[in-house]
Amino acid sequence: MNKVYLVGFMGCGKSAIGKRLSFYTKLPFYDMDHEIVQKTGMTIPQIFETYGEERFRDMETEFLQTFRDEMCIIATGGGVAMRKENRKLMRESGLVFFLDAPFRDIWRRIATDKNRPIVQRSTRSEVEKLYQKRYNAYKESAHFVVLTRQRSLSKVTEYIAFQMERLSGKPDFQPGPRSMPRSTQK
Ligand SMILES: Nc1ncnc2c1ncn2[C@@H]1O[C@H](COP(=O)(O)OP(=O)(O)O)[C@@H](O)[C@H]1O
Ligand SMILES: O=C(O)C1=C[C@@H](OP(=O)(O)O)[C@@H](O)[C@H](O)C1
Ligand SMILES: [Mg+2]
Repeated sequence: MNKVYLVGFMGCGKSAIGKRLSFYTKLPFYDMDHEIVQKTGMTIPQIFETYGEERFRDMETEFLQTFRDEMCIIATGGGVAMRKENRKLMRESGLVFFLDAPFRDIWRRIATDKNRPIVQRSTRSEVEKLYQKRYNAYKESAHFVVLTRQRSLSKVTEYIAFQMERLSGKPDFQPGPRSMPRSTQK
């Protein structure tokens, strides 16, 4: 195990918490969206517009398949945990934390964001349906479900750092779901 992945719906805090967690743990931080933007030289809306969503999804999978073997924190994009292949890649190469936020909080944070093409092209109720449709996949991908409701960015960050520290202290800790202590395994 050397990576920590943050998964969850748009606006649950993956990017913001990943950055803070990196500061807290001194591990490097990568935001998948940012990496894809750098590589293509295009914004996320431009990628969706030019190549279509499916090609963007392939780029996400490519990232997971090819990203260097380094101890680090990775904020995924909100769609990453939807592919079974991606869930497997993440679980086999690290610890996966699902940031579980209520839709009401999420919508407040993302409703006016111009950089999320799915939000741009959908109504509130369509985005809520997508949230419900995706929910189980996030859970399935995760070793830990982190309830973020009424918790500040610092609180959530500290909780994840605590779990990382606790697990790295275990002499027999190895990657993958089976190695998780029973009490915390999902
Ligand atoms: N627990 C939280 N408390 C307060 N603000 C939050 C919390 N989680 C996320 N936010 C805020 O919501 C916005 C969207 O978060 P972001 O990290 O971009 O989400 P994601 O990367 O999961 O789409 C940011 O402004 C972030 O600071
Ligand atoms: O949920 C999604 O399908 C997406 C989430 C976005 O990332 P965030 O979850 O960081 O907003 C970004 O990858 C893209 O707009 C698609
Ligand atoms: Mg993000």
